Amino acid sequence: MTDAELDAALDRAAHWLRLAERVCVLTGAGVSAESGVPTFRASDGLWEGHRIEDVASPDGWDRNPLLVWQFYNARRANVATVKPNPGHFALVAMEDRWRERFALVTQNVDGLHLDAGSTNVLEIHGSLRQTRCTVCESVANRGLEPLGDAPECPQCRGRLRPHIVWFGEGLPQDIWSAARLAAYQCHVLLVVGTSAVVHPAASLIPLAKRGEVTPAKVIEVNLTPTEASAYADVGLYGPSGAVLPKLLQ
Ligand SMILES: CC(C)NC(=O)[C@H](Cc1c[nH]c2ccccc12)NC(=O)[C@H](CCCC/N=C(/NCCC(=O)O)S[C@H]1O[C@H](COP(=O)(O)OP(=O)(O)OC[C@H]2O[C@@H](n3cnc4c(N)ncnc43)[C@H](O)[C@@H]2O)[C@@H](O)[C@H]1O)NC(=O)OCc1ccccc1
Ligand SMILES: [Zn+2]
Repeated sequence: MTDAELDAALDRAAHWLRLAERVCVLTGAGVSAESGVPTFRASDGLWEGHRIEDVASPDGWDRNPLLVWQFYNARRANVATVKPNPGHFALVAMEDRWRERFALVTQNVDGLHLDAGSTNVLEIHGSLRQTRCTVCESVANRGLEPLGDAPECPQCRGRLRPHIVWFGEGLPQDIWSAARLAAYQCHVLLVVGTSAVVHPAASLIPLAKRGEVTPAKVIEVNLTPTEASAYADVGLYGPSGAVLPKLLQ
């Protein structure tokens, strides 16, 4: 996208944002790429030669829980070395402007939106910083300190698993319902750094187009067009760390 094209697209996007009473944002791995968190596509969906669907799934857990913890401990160690980037901070500034009429729905489990200062964050796929006991179901915040490959529950000594939504598992109902409501009620939906392939997260985009009041304006921010582009009223193609701050000017 040429600078002139990007400027024209930014003007249209900023115009719709100025008119918007309610704003919803859907983010994916791309918003954290400039912080140094590898995206799924960048690794061709592979981790150490394992298809991510294989390690991030109940079957993968039943087959080899140690391998699954090695996968998540590697990602926890990576996230412990990174910081939010200007894309994350631009979304904090947007929340300051729209306050309770703003919702940030993220597929990311890295917790960088919260680190940046966003508050109304809906982590629909869980968080790398939380564990859940497979026996007493207790959920605990563990930060990013190393956990070892077979952490045990401090309450019941049961085996702990990452409190993350794996492929084939349902999303947390309360958080997912809040995300659907935010998409359905928004006037502008910003879709940032996602390939929009994974469901039901991607279904929020057509849902916003069937909006409560009026079909929402969908603004896509990505390096390239994606599955979401068919629903986008405008595409801002460039690194989200550079594009998002421009949206607020
Ligand atoms: C692969 C896909 C086709 N499969 C699915 O969607 C499956 C199956 C399925 C269900 N319904 C369907 C309908 C159609 C087709 C398939 C399905 N969905 C499920 O299994 C879901 C669960 C899905 C959630 C799985 N967990 C994740 N994450 C946590 C784990 C973990 O992280 O380890 S999904 C995970 O992958 C997805 C990766 O996508 P992105 O984040 O978009 O990342 P990606 O790398 O793909 O793209 C990055 C983008 O950024 C861009 N980019 C890069 N750099 C930048 C930059 N600098 N700036 C801007 N953009 C940038 C790139 O261009 C690119 O476009 C995210 O959602 C991420 O959270 N569960 C379920 O259906 O359960 C049933 C059920 C229902 C009720 C009750 C019981 C059971
Ligand atoms: Zn327990």
